[in-house]
Amino acid sequence: MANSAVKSVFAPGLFKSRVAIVTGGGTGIGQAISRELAHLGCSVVIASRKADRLAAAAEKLAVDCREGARVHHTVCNIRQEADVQRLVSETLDKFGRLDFLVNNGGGQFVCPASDMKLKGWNAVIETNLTGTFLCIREAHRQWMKRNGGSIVNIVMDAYKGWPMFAHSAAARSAVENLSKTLAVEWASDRIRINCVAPGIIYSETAVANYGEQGREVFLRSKARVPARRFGHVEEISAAVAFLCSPAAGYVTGQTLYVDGAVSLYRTQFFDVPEFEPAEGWYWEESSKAKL
Ligand SMILES: CCC/C=C/C(=O)SCCNC(=O)CCNC(=O)[C@H](O)C(C)(C)COP(=O)([O-])OP(=O)([O-])OC[C@H]1O[C@@H](n2cnc3c(N)ncnc32)[C@H](O)[C@@H]1OP(=O)([O-])[O-]
Ligand SMILES: NC(=O)C1=CN([C@@H]2O[C@H](COP(=O)(O)OP(=O)(O)OC[C@H]3O[C@@H](n4cnc5c(N)ncnc54)[C@H](OP(=O)(O)O)[C@@H]3O)[C@@H](O)[C@H]2O)C=CC1
Repeated sequence: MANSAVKSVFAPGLFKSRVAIVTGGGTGIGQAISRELAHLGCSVVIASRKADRLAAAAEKLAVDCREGARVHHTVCNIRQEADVQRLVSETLDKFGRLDFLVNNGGGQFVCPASDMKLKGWNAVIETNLTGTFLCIREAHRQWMKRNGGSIVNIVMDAYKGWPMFAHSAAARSAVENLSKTLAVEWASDRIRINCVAPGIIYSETAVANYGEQGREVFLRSKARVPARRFGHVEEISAAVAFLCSPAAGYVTGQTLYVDGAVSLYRTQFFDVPEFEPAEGWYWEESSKAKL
């Protein structure tokens, strides 16, 4: 057996005979999640838009498979309903079941809200919110409604908003809310649904997505992380493995922040610019601050 670099804190064979779909499983965080699941015995279907990246990742993943796990890759744009329907049916044809759905595929671009074109807004909402919904709905319709399962949505630290990421922050908060709704609506189907909110997680593809701005965006963000470092993709994958595992059997409708406390501090790389503040409301001159 070829050597795999994957190390997991979870028991070998934990997910033996299980099957997962990981969207965006060919790169960054999604690749780490797929590798750890495969290492724990889970067959994994990785799906995204770019065939070449998927094929390269599938080759790598094959080395990580343990306990009879297998890997399949398929092109799927989660914004396309027909693609998503096929992704789930292809998974069931290939592996006969679907235990875990990890909605990791997504992203955004940096842009002031008032400069955003409708096309750009729609691209981000359709990717992160509608695409996630389509995957969840299809997994439920085709398998989980009758058989249960665990769904994990990768979101972002959005509860304080995120200037310059208005589209994505709105979409991710909506996904968190959707997860709360479905945790209750589908509890009787024995489905658990949770979110993981990564902080600032380094990967080459994540940085490259922002082009020339990428380095600066990541470095400025890192400077605001109380833990004073980037997160590792493996730290997100471990959280996903926990949420899929029986140890999280009573956890549903929750968001797990894996972020070195950045969400409690100053998540954004944005600084409020200098400006002349408003006068404010007071009727006693003495109320006006003298400091
Ligand atoms: C910072 C630390 C935290 C990290 C968080 C992470 O998530 S890291 C992970 C990061 N990884 C990822 O984010 C990976 C996935 N991300 C993506 O694939 C893209 O960011 C996407 C979500 C926009 C989808 O793209 P797509 O292929 O569907 O579409 P498209 O390219 O054809 O654009 C459609 C429209 O969007 C608009 N627009 C686009 N770019 C800009 C811009 N720079 N400026 C302004 N606007 C922009 C524009 O209107 C464009 O249409 P137009 O006007 O040109 O005709
Ligand atoms: N890195 C970080 O600091 C943070 C990341 N996140 C989120 O975590 C997730 C993974 O990001 P990360 O690994 O860092 O970055 P990547 O850019 O490496 O991953 C994004 C993945 O999403 C896939 N994807 C994008 N759009 C679609 C689509 N329409 N259909 C199917 N797949 C799609 C991409 O594949 P392809 O291009 O082949 O379609 C790619 O594999 C994303 O949702 C990201 O926004 C959240 C907070 C922080």
